[in-house]
Amino acid sequence: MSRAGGRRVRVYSIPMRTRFRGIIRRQGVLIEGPAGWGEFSPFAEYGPAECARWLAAAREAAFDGWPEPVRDRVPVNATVPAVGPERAAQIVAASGCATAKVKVAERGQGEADDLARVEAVRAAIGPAGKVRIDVNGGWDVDRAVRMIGLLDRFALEYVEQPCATLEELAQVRRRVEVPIAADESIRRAEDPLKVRAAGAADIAVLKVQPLGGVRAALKVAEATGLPVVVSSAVETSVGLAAGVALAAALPELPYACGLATLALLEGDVAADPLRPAGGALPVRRPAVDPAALDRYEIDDEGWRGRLDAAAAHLDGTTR
Ligand SMILES: O=C(O)CCC(=O)c1ccccc1C(=O)O
Ligand SMILES: [Mg+2]
Repeated sequence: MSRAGGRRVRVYSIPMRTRFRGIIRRQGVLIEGPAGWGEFSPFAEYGPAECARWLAAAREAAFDGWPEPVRDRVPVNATVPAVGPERAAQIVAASGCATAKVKVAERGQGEADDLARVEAVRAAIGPAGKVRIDVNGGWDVDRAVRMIGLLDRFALEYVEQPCATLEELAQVRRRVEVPIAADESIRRAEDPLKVRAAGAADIAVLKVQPLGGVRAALKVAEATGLPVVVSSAVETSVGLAAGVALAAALPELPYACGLATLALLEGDVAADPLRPAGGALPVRRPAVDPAALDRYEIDDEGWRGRLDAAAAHLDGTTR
């Protein structure tokens, strides 16, 4: 058993409704502590050093709890995977959200797919809605400038991570009017200063687990000196609650957050899941439902091993 102890460490595996980031089942570990449940769900390609931060976030949730909220609801965006235009429109309509984030530049697809998807999302959300795109670093500078020019026909709110490097982001930012958001470029405590120095972004996308918890993410938010969009790592209600806690504690929250991702999963571990109503999430921490957890629990030594490796790294580096 892992050092977090016995049945209080539970491994879950929930099918995705639509493939996202190449993933068809979302898996992770839920840890119960005196403050509540925490989620440890690093993606498969991450090693122990990176996973240590995801574990720090889970421990904060389970053992420390979170800072006081300054608001009681968090506006959220619908997340639209790289699906066809009809499905994209359905996802937006079903979400009830006034903002949508559309994935573009999916491997194996072409520019026409992106144009058709963004067009369908703009039509579904209406002229008063907001449409942002997420490129996940998939374009070079020239392609980014050209594609942003084409897609801005549908009035883009901002473009998330159009290119992979800070230098490329800065170049794109100088050549287009649409604001640029940095996501993958902000994963460690030292990254905000680099983003600032490079002039690479107008907006910072922050995720609680990769940054090591709500308090760590609040410090990163302050260091970026940029408006923040809190986003999920596609988590159960347990992980989403930490994102909600971060969004609720930020002094300013000018943009809708990417925390409506439960719609991407076939189910959840909470009795009353964190799904948006009226385009926003309530600031609360759903209770884990034992029956729901039983339904998705798997016995997986691999996950227990990852948890132990992350714990060894975290305890070895912070002591
Ligand atoms: O921001 C959102 O709307 C949802 C979260 C999201 O897109 C995401 C979720 C998991 C991993 C990466 C990303 C991403 O922003 O690229
Ligand atoms: Mg992103």
